[in-house]
Amino acid sequence: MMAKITILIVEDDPDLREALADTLALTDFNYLLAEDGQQAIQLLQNKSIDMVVSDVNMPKVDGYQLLQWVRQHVPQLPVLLMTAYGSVSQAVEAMKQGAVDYLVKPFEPDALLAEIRRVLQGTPKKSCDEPVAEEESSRQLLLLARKVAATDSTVLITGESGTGKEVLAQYIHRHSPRNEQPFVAINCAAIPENMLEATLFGHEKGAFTGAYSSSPGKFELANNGTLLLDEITEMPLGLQAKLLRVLQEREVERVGGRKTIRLDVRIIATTNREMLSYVQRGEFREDLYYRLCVFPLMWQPLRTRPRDIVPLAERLLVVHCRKLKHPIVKLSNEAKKTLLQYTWPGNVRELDNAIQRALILQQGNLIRPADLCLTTTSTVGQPVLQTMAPVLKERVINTSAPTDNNAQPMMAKELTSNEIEEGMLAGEDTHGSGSAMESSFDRAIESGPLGEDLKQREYELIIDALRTEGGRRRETALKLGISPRTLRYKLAKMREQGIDIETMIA
Ligand SMILES: Nc1ncnc2c1ncn2[C@@H]1O[C@H](COP(=O)(O)OP(=O)(O)OP(=O)(O)O)[C@@H](O)[C@H]1O
Repeated sequence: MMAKITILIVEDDPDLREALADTLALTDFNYLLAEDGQQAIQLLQNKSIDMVVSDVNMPKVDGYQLLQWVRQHVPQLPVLLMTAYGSVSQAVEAMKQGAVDYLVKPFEPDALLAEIRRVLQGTPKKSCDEPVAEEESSRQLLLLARKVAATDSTVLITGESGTGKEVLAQYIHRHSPRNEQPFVAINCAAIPENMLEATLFGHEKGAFTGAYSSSPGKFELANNGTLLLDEITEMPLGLQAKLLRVLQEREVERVGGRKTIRLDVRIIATTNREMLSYVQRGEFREDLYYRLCVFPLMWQPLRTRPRDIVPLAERLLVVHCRKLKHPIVKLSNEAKKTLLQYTWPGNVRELDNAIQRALILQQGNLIRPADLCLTTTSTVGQPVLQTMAPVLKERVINTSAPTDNNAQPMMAKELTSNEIEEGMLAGEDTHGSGSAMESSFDRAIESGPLGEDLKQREYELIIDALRTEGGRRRETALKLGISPRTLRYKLAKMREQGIDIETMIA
């Protein structure tokens, strides 16, 4: 089976490219080589490729632009980035944009192969896998999860954004009899609507514009294992009906295909919403809700489980130090106190972000309160912007922040999002031939202080509009002049950055 798997290596350094090819030549994997992102895109349009391993800094089209292209055209294709030590914070950002992981150069050939196998098998990382659970409520939750893990029951995990729902889903899979089989996750909010069906159920070659080759869906990939449907309430109603049918009949048909594929998949769904109110408003099918909510589990918000906070911070420190090949860094007693005093609206994900920032800012392998940047919380994401200024200098482009903070800058960015979601995602390159230059300009803007500022402004406008509209998504989208889908997509991105939207609205 492995013999059919093709890895695309994208690396501009000829020596390293050759070394990577030599590494793969000794395995059962097929491989293709590209010198830069542009060549990679050509290959992706013409060949059947199962995974991309790409350098970040390359001429013409760089690793981030390639990642963006893959996310738009073949969202289910895993992309592993290879990055130098200095650009690790950007690689973390890339992971939020959909890279499956990153490897810090230099790395051993075995580390690359282990990572490729892990990604292709869809298995979570082995180290530091067990969830931290010191608080009594967390222990009870893990106990229940272990019990349900032994069965094939469908599980619905609820809890505020960033509380650890995916971590719990992986825990259930690991402790289930299916643990040798794949664990496959799909975030229903982060996949554009026109790609969601094909991503879930697979498609045949030519089923739609841009379907360059046939591809299995997440259901197929998860066969005999576990499928995590993340943020299930973000699934459009039309697709909910199809999902219900698949769950009832336990079989799937690829888009544009005729063959029926039998399935044996354990389903875990997650949401940070009040699902019943979605059902009452007619936005989520009642029959699907009851099919998913067979065994409900709920994470408490981090602020109500103080005993978890410091152990979580310590775990996250170990994880990130290992990843960055950084000597172990400790928390000072004052930093621990600061962590315990904070209310964590973005839950564990926000704690994770704070620890990553602190690791960059700390000196002497000791984290002090100021390194955590947790002082101001009045504006969405504000603490990061204010205190990260020295760090952001690294990737500054020389431009000043906009003086006019009304809707204008947001509209400019919105156009890009709409192009991405509704044009390019349908398989049309709306940028035309000048796209590389335009998008590298966009990237420069977005990664500079102006881009950060615009992003913050956009977040504020979204939160304000949600507040005015009492949290109603459709009305908010109308008010902002964007499609409900674009709004959902932006909210998913905000949640990924640790913003607790519900708390902000309240
Ligand atoms: N109990 C835990 N032990 C260790 N790490 C955790 C735990 N809970 C959460 N994390 C870490 O916190 C981050 C967020 O967790 P996760 O993605 O599971 O949250 P989530 O509830 O699924 O978020 P969202 O609602 O935004 O999808 C991850 O980096 C995860 O590794």
